[in-house]
Amino acid sequence: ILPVLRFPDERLRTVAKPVSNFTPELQEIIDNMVETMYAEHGIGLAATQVDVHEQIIVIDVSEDKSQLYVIINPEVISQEGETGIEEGCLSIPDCRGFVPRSEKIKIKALDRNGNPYEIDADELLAICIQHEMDHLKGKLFVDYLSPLKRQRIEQKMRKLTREEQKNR
Ligand SMILES: O=C(O)C[C@@H](Cc1ccccc1)[C@H](O)SCc1ccccc1
Ligand SMILES: [Zn+2]
Repeated sequence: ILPVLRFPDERLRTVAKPVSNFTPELQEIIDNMVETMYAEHGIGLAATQVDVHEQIIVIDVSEDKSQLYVIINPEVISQEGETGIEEGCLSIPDCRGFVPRSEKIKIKALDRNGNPYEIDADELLAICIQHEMDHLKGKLFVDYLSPLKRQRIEQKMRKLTREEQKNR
């Protein structure tokens, strides 16, 4: 299980580079991300969140961990409509904020073996893909909130991190 970077850690603002080599190390990173996502009860995780700055996303919005997507070097083909929910983030624990998203999104990506494929998503999968693709661009859901709300969340996170360090 990998440690998840916590807002406002500046490393979360790093823009991820495309994956160029499909090595055993990459497979190890993917397996560790999947394990971390499930352990933290997330439905998605971007490599940026575990301080790996390559374009790797894992997603599973199913109830029974039966629909794992490994999404490498994603590109948006098309998107339409408008939707949004109160989003959360494993890097911003116990905080929620409404984020406007496209209702449907079609992306092109590579799977864990480097084979190209497409995902035509709607509902929670579409929202999750957009949330994770933002992470790869160093963007967080708090960036869509008002400065006041973002500042409150930043203070809450700093306090949480300080307390955790005291308890060590
Ligand atoms: O930090 C992450 O990227 C994991 C996110 C993914 C996500 C956030 C908002 C909306 C969809 C996906 C979450 O922490 S996973 C936890 C969760 C589960 C269901 C709904 C909202 C948040
Ligand atoms: Zn997130």
